[in-house]
Order: sequence, then C-alpha cells, then structure tokens
Amino acid sequence: MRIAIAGANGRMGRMLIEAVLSSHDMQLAVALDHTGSDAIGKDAGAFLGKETGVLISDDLSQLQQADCLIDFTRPEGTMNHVTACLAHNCQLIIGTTGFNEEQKARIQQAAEQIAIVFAPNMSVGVNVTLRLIELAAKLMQEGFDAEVFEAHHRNKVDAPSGTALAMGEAIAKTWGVNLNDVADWTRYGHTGAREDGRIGFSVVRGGDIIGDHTVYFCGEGERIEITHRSSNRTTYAQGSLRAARFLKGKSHGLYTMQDVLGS
Ligand SMILES: NC(=O)C1=CN([C@@H]2O[C@H](COP(=O)(O)OP(=O)(O)OC[C@H]3O[C@@H](n4cnc5c(N)ncnc54)[C@H](OP(=O)(O)O)[C@@H]3O)[C@@H](O)[C@H]2O)C=CC1
Ligand SMILES: O=C(O)C1=N[C@H](C(=O)O)C[C@H](O)C1
Repeated sequence: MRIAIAGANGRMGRMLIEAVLSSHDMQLAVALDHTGSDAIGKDAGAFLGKETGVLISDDLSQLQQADCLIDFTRPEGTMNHVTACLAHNCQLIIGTTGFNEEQKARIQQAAEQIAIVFAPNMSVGVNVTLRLIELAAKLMQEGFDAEVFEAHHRNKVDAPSGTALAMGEAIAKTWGVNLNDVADWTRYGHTGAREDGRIGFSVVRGGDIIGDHTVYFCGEGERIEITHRSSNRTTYAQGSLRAARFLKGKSHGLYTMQDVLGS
C-alpha cells in the first residue's frame, strides 16, 4: 500500500513514518505538513538519520500518488485533507481529535464517496476498555455515579481528550441518554451535591504523559475503576497501519477501530 502521512513533523507523524518504513507491506509515498511548517522540503526520514527520498510537502495534489492518507494533525488541517482525499480518491485514516459537530458531519458525508476510519484512539487496549465500560455501564446505572478522568502531556491542545469523550459517549449511549445533556465538564466553587445520572469529566495536562484514562463507577460501599495507560505512542501508529490494511479494497464507508478490530 502507498501511504501518505499528514502532520509528518508531529509527534504522531514521526511515529507513523517510522512504522511505515519498518513495515513489509507499506511504502511511504507522500509526507505532508502545513504551509509555513519548518519541515517543508526536508526528507521525511531526516529525524531518523535516514534518507527516504520523500520530501515533506504542503502540496495536497501529491495524494494522487497514495492509496491511503493517515492524518494526525488538527481539525482544520483534517478538513483540508478530507477535501483533497475526495479530489484524489484517496482512503483516509483520521486519528485527529477535537472536531465540532459540523466537521464530524462533513467527514460522515465524505465517507459516502471514500473509505474512512475515524477513531479518537487507535490502540487495541483502549478499544477493549471501551467494551468493558459498556458492560459496566449496563450493570451499574442505578445507584452508581460515573466519572471520566484523563491525563495527557502539556502540549495537548484539546480537552477532554477524544478518548475521554468516546468513553463518556459509551456510558451515555448505554444509559439511553445524550452525553451533552448529562455531562459535567467542569466543577468549581459551591457546586452543590452531585446529581444522579450525571457524567463528570476531569482533566490533567502536564509533562510528557502519553495518555491515561480512568472511568469510575462509584456506588455506596464500593467502586469500580477501569483504567488504561499508554506508555508510548507505538500502539497508536501500529493501530493506524492495521486500519489502513483493513481499508484495502474498500471503496467507501465510515469505520471505527471497533470495526477494524472486529470487536
Ligand atoms: N487517534 C489516536 O490514537 C491518537 C490521536 N492523537 C491526536 O492526533 C492529533 C495530533 O497529535 P500529535 O501528533 O501529538 O500533535 P503534534 O502537534 O505533535 O503534530 C501535529 C502535526 O500537524 C501539523 N499541523 C498543525 N496544524 C496543521 C494544519 N492546519 N494542517 C496540517 N498540519 C497541521 C503540526 O505542525 P506544527 O507543529 O508546525 O503546528 C504537526 O506537524 C491530536 O488531535 C491528537 O489528539 C494523538 C495520538 C493518538
Ligand atoms: O493528544 C494525544 O496525545 C492523544 N490524543 C488522543 C485523544 O485525544 O484521545 C488519543 C491519546 O489519548 C493521545
């Protein structure tokens, strides 16, 4: 498969370049970053001390040379990439988080024409954790308070994380409610006692934390804590390559990592 990487100079972009260069069935065809990035014109493998012959570019028409674009950038960048993938019939893996409802609708619409995997977390462990959360939510609605906690590195720009939102949505869906109607995004000052049926969120940003998520179901006399911790970003990169392999031969459709993993 001919792979294009967007955000090639970013934390995840670099992990993905390394993963593609080490894979047996994928070829690094295109490396993209935004206009004005310091990385434009540099070899995509330079950070590894390798010469790949693929120069980082801001020319999205290069996508005609790729089968699949893997995007870990920012929502505004992803939306440009969606347009370019539609123009060049290129499949798309979206790992970026922080989209608004309009942007999500546009991605859904694009998937009527091209094949897209859209997931806030590509790791196998987080996707298994989502299943465990659904089970816990099913058995612990009455008499239990659900809280979602996440911690990430100091450079993360969106909060709560896409994964924390997916965890909240998994609970809300199982409880038959809309997340926006029951979420407590922040608490400060005289908040009053906790109401039944709410889903609370709390966020830590600091240092180099890769990504921790815990969902609490707190009842009288007991509580369950379901935790996932990432210790490096390899799992996100390998999950993305798995998603690209899953898309092979698919002409269109919107898929999640649950589809990719068959869970
Ligand atoms: N789904 C998953 O499994 C995971 C998702 N993520 C998500 O992926 C995204 C990227 O994370 P991370 O790699 O840590 O972030 P980085 O900031 O390290 O990398 C983002 C890259 O995209 C570039 N970029 C910024 N704006 C644009 C734009 N408008 N168009 C094109 N490129 C742009 C950045 O350039 P510059 O540095 O010059 O701004 C940088 O090279 C985040 O939304 C994060 O939440 C992260 C890890 C796992
Ligand atoms: O920005 C990150 O780093 C991560 N972002 C994703 C998210 O918002 O859930 C996935 C992972 O937690 C790392």
